[in-house]
Amino acid sequence: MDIFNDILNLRFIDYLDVVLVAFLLYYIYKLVKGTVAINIFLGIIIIYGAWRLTEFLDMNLLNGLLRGFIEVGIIALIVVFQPEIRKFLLMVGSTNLGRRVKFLQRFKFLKTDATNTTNVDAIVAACNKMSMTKTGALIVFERNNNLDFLTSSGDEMNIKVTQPIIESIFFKNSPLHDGAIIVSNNIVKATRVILPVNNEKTIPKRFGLRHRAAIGVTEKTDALALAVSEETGHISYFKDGEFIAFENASQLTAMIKKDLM
Ligand SMILES: Nc1ncnc2c1ncn2[C@@H]1O[C@H](COP(=O)(O)OP(=O)(O)OP(=O)(O)O)[C@@H](O)[C@H]1O
Repeated sequence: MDIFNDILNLRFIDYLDVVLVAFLLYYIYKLVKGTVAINIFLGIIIIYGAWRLTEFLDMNLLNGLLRGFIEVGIIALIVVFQPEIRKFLLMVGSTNLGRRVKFLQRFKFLKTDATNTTNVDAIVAACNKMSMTKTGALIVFERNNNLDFLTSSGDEMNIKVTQPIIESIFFKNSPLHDGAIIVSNNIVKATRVILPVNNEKTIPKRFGLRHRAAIGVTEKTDALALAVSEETGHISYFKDGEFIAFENASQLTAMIKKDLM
């Protein structure tokens, strides 16, 4: 009965607390998924377990050693997880909250833009054409996470998306064809961008760096990616670090439009 009473007595702020912790854990899981960090995390749990066990068994010397290790643990954690902490802070800091919070659109001075105006039809048509000519391509669609931290690795641009523009960027002799392009609200923001690559061994060997980069950027951020294989001409669509299956171009177009909303 006490438990029921406790549940009934929960305040709004307690629910908010639980939701925020769930979000935090989800973001941490997204960051460490498929990285060595998960093994380090397990190592920490094992050391903690060993410390409690030596305490229980009164093994003073070993217990003292492990306690010393755990006491400086927080500093060790910051050092060991430095890249993950950096990415986490980057992710939190680069989320375009304005685009999510639709009511903010009413305040015109905030210049929020909830409707994504990207010409998906033109991009998919360009991919189909490149697929036929086996022209390699990698297109990243920016959503809520700001990708400016990636654009600096390439050339910043400000070109309106059209089918001929996309095709000419990836044309084999074009100086811009290497790397990825980043598209945001129908504008090519950057070309020749180097994306974070996923190193997981579970990805089939036939997929090289282009596809691993598409997986990498879509698992580290909420971006979407389209890749055209130079080897097979096959078009792949990526979301949340996964390949998304589709049957034809019109289904792919509809899916991207829905995901960009
Ligand atoms: N980290 C990266 N970020 C952006 N683009 C990349 C990255 N790594 C590779 N690429 C692009 O992918 C191209 C092809 O790389 P690779 O052949 O390894 O990929 P792949 O997945 O086998 O694709 P394909 O089927 O087209 O050969 C590179 O020339 C480069 O343009």
